[in-house]
Parts: sequence; structure tokens; C-alpha cells
Amino acid sequence: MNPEKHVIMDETAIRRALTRIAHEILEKNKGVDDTIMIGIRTRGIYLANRIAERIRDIEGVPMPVGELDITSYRDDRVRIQSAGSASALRAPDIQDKRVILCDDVLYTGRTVRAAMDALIDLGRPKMIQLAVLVDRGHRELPIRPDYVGKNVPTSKLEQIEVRMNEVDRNDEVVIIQQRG
Ligand SMILES: O=P(O)(O)OC[C@H]1O[C@H](OP(=O)(O)OP(=O)(O)O)[C@H](O)[C@@H]1O
Ligand SMILES: O=c1cc[nH]c(=O)[nH]1
Repeated sequence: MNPEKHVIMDETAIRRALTRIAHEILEKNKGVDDTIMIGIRTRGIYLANRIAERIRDIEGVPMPVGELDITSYRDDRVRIQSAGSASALRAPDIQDKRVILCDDVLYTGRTVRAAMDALIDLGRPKMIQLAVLVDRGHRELPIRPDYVGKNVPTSKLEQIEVRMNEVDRNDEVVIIQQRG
């Protein structure tokens, strides 16, 4: 049977959610001094870039962005790189910085756990906060986001797909339900 798909966020909803998150980051941290956004590959990088761009527009200050590839830190795949491998992070120094990790979907929390491991191997951030576009629940680790675009209660049989212009044909979030 073909899966059933529903759009739960369109381009406008995504744009508004990212603008709100940018304001929330500024309000919670009273600005963005010593702050760096780090996107988790793949779509987390584009989200980090978009939020950083809004922060620059609102505050008129620089907002550095880095990229994290956590492939070698996952606990469900064979570790193929040594810890602290330079290829894991492309970013300015994170030592004593406030790091805002960005990802598209938060589910079990294992990706974020791996991202925190990768970061801490490379320095000691002053603080790590987490921004996600969609929190779909079903956490397997004690991880919670500081900034959420949309909370989407899901069944484990459903799948959330985030599509972004930078790599997909359009901007949207869809929920996919396998028909019985
Ligand atoms: O909380 P978790 O259970 O770890 O799930 C969330 C992760 O799953 C997806 O990544 P995926 O591994 O599918 O790779 P992708 O980003 O390349 O799609 C998504 O982009 C998140 O990073
Ligand atoms: O539904 C899910 C679960 C994990 N990662 C996703 O991108 N979607």
C-alpha cells in the first residue's frame, strides 16, 4: 500500500517558526555574545544558517555558524573515525562559547547525544542549547530542546520528513503514515 502523506508545515509556517526561534534565542540569552550556531548535517546546517541570518538582521551583529557531521559518533553504527577527528566539525573555536545546536527533527535523541559527544571532544563549550524544527517525541535519552518550531505528537509507525529548498525541491514538513 502507498503511504499516506500530510503536509504539517508549509514554507510560510517554517519561515515564521524560524523567525520566532531567532527571537527566542535573543531573548533567552539577552543577545548573542560569545554564541555560535552549529548545524547537524544535513538539514540542521541549513536551519542554523537561516536562524543565524535572522539574528544578524534583527540585532545587526555577526552570528557565526558551524557544521557538525556526527556520523562517526553514532551509537548505532561502527565507529570509523577517531574521536576528535577534525572532519567532524567545521566551525570556529567552541571553547567557552555558548553553542546552539540545530537539527531538523528530534526523535530518540541519539543524534543530539552523538553531537554533544563530538563537540565536547573538541573543546569545552560554556553551554549547549538545542533548537529543532520538529520535536516528534519518543525520546530514548534525557534530552529536551530549548527551541522548537513545532511539537508533533506521532506514532512510532509514522515518519517526519523535512524538505528544504537548499537540498530538496521546496520547503515543507510532511508526516508519512504507512497504511495498514
Ligand atoms: O533523535 P534521533 O532518533 O537521532 O533522530 C533525529 C535525526 O534523524 C534524522 O537524521 P538521519 O539520521 O535520518 O539523517 P539525515 O539528517 O541525513 O536525514 C534527522 O535529521 C535527525 O538528525
Ligand atoms: O521521523 C523521523 C525520525 C527521525 N528522523 C527523521 O528525520 N524523521
